[in-house]
Amino acid sequence: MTQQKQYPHHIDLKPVMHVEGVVRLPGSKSISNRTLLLAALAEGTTTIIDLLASDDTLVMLGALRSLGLTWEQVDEHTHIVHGGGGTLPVHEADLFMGNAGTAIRPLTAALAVIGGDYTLHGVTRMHERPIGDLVDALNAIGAQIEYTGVEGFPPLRIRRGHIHAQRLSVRGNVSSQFLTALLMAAPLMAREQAVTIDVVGELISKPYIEITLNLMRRFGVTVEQDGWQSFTVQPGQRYASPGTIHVEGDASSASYFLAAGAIGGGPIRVEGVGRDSIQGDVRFAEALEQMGATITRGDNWIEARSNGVLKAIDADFNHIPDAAMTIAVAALYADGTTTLRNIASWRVKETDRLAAMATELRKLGAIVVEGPDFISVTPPEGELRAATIDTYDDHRMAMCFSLASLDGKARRGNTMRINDPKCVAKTFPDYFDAFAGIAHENLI
Ligand SMILES: O=C(O)C1=C[C@@H](OP(=O)(O)O)[C@@H](O)[C@H](O)C1
Ligand SMILES: C=C(OP(=O)(O)O)C(=O)O
Repeated sequence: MTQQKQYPHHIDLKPVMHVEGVVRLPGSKSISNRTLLLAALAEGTTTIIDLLASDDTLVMLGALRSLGLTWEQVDEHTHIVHGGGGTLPVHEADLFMGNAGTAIRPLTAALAVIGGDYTLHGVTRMHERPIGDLVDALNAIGAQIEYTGVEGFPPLRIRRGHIHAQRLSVRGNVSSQFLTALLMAAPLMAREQAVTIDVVGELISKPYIEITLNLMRRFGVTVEQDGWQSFTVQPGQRYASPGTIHVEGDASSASYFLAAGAIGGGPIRVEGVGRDSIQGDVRFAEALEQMGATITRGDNWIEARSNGVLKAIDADFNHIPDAAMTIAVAALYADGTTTLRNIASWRVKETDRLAAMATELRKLGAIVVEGPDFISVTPPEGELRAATIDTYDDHRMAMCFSLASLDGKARRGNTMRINDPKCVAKTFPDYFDAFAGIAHENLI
């Protein structure tokens, strides 16, 4: 969808003998789309520096424009959003959401609360990704949201409801984005009375809620938190522009380069995230440390280098589900069986990532056990097999499997093919250029 770039049908990656270099990361998807929506809902004008330019942010920008909210890109690094102060100039719109969970879920809540006549739809896979828990939570407080296709999934039709919210509840075990969506919409409901959101069941992907609360605070709204069980917004708080806001580099995108450094020598430094990051995915570096890599951190950078063969680990990855995919591929270079646990949400993301990961890792010769919420990866003895990797229209499949071209497993002569590399445009359109920039000493 991103127009600027031409992609081939596949990319052939030759074995890479050594990786080294510095990568300037693209902006965080999670921060970009939250910031765009908060800026649009706020009073005043917000200048956003280093917004991510990718399919997921394009759909959010496009939706805001269709809703009559104005924004301009003034130079390569700067967007300006003119806030609507909690109102929407356009009351009827058809919104294409691509496959961006960070767009459709928060917009559904905001539009249902503000009211109007809107349809939200996306690519085929978006229509297979659940949204029922969010719709149930909103309809229970007077929203009017209907499914126009299969119950529980987009497309959605939103009509003007009559919101009466003091206390609402939402399930937390399928996606944290439902709670994020309700939190961001809560100040629009809490005009006269406090609004409390209760989480039913275990909340997954908790660090993403911290990103949400942090950004709401920067836009002037504080949320009272009772553990991970309930969240209260006191009445009368309104979003106000912070003036200028800077988007950090994407910590999930950082994972591919840090893993490359840990596998293939390094040092590799990523710039744009570091000790000061608000993204949970910076904790990916801790997983690499457990695997034996050397990590150094600055306020705004992280560096990884190898200490020899990686150690296999067995760990819970519920807090970093996206970056965890990178560990599943790094596991090919470990000294035994690596197990990633508590990652059931992989099944409802861009593809069924547990099934896709198992299928593609097996092509490389790994022994893989796939369970309902875990995956175990045992690398083959000796070389990885030459393989053509399918990517399932999942940016992270394409990006993390590029690591299987690293030559830690002495795959001399084997070229690895990655099909349909254009799927990286969801969050990182220039990924393969950035990867080529750190990959050295190709043998063939
Ligand atoms: O809120 C967010 O920005 C995100 C939350 C996570 O989703 P889940 O909460 O569905 O795990 C993550 O996988 C996604 O890429 C981005
Ligand atoms: C799950 C992801 O995306 P989304 O924001 O669409 O949920 C992802 O980027 O890995």
